[in-house]
Amino acid sequence: MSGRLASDYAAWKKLQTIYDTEKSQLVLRELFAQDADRFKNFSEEYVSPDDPAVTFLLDYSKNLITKPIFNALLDLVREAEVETYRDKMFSGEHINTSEDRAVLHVALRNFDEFKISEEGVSEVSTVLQHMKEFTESVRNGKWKGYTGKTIDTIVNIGIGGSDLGPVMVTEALKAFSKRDLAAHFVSNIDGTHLVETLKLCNPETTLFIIASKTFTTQETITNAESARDWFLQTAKDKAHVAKHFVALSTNTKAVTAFGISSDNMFQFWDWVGGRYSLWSAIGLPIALVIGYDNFEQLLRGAHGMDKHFKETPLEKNLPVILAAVGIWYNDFYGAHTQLLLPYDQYLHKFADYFQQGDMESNGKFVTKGGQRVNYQTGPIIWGAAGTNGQHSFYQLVHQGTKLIPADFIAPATTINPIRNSLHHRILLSNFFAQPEALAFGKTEEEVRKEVGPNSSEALIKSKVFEGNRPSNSIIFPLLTPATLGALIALYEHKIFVQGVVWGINSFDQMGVELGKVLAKAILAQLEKPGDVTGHDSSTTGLIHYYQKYRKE
Ligand SMILES: O=P(O)(O)OC[C@H]1O[C@H](O)[C@H](O)[C@@H](O)[C@@H]1O
Repeated sequence: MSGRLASDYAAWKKLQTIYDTEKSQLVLRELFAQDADRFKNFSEEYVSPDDPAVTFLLDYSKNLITKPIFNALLDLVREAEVETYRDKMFSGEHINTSEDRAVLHVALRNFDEFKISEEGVSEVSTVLQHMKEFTESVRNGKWKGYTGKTIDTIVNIGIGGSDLGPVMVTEALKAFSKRDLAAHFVSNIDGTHLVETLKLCNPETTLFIIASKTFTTQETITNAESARDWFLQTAKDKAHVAKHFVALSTNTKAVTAFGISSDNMFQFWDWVGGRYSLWSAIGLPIALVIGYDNFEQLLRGAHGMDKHFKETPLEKNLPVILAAVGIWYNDFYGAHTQLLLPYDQYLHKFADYFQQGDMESNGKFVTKGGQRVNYQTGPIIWGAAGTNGQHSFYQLVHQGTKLIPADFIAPATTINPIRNSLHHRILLSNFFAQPEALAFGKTEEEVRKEVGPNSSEALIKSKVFEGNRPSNSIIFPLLTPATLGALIALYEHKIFVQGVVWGINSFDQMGVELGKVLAKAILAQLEKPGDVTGHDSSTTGLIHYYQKYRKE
């Protein structure tokens, strides 16, 4: 994050030389054959410094690395001053330089342990207390709707970071939820999202949570106004809005202007990035669904990982390890994407969540110092819950022409052990088998033995798996709120480390602005039929086509 070009570092140059000269020797079959202790040498067990029950194993032995390569990657991390920037983040320095802001999601789950002096940090516990009281009054039925009925449905209206985290976590921790409180999430400006959700809601028993850091986001404000109109069609009196609308925001003025009283507003601060905000008031729907105590466990789990990241030497530091091997593929092997593959249905939104987390953070071509990079930055993140992905895109991962590093993630035990955990054993057999198949493949010789002498050459070739496709495996005892917190924080800090090495600002998002500005200009033109000017012929042609069918 120094803003320097990563390719100028001595360690980068060394890695490039290693890659150019040793690439052909980096064959997993051979690396494993040469070192009986490879698993031991390239795996780390995480045990939370706060709670021994929060633990997991990271096996990174199936990567195309040797100890010297791993050490050179750590040298790169050192040379980029990741430790210094990490400490700056934890102390509240304004490392988000383009916006002159601190980056303090770690302060939201700190429980007063690290000393951080930044405006707002001392208010974190007050907001948590407010969230706790509110959550309890909704969950125990004390909070009533305008006709005296108990709230049975919540609708979170937010987008991006004000949607994806709560969606992912409420899905992941569904088993901890209060079953008689239905939770819906409306994000898209497409009216369909709101209309289809409102069909499931009763205005007398629905609580709307308007989640927006800025409280200016077009989608959220438009959806919130439409939800309020829908509510008032039945409730009539604007005074009833107070019982059915709360806001999660940093912008008190805009919240009050919308008609939500500041008593029903849950505050956070500009040092909470949208994609790092599920730990803040933005987590209110999570607390409502799983209960405040479980929400606090989520925060405590993340805090344990924060301590690990802050205090553990680089070679045993899990976020650093994930970041380092990711850089190896992204910048030297030329891999463009990174798969996240949770073998846990509860984590089916994990990759969606980290698409914003990673790609909005590290999808940048300019360093903090304003130079254009001459290397690849953030990877494209994608994935699906296992085993579904196996039946769709794994063919390409196994036999396609691209190198696609993958992280496999699974719980050793399940919350739903049906048929004596038979389902879970089958699931895990796949979780173990896929990285093995990717790494070791199947040689032509092995195929020949299998298919017999009468098979065609073409058939034989089509059954060969080249192997040597890298992966990490993460396995933990059970998906609990605290373990999930640690897992999310692990990836957050991985993103941080990579951003620092690449010299970019992981905490702004200038790249989402241009489209917004153009859409505003076009919207003004769509309001007035026929008046389309100032665009290229393609955009103009598309708008003309639309205008043939335009309806009020
Ligand atoms: O929470 P809001 O202010 O409504 O912002 C919602 C989202 O807006 C934009 O898309 C930003 O790029 C995201 O980072 C942010 O999460």
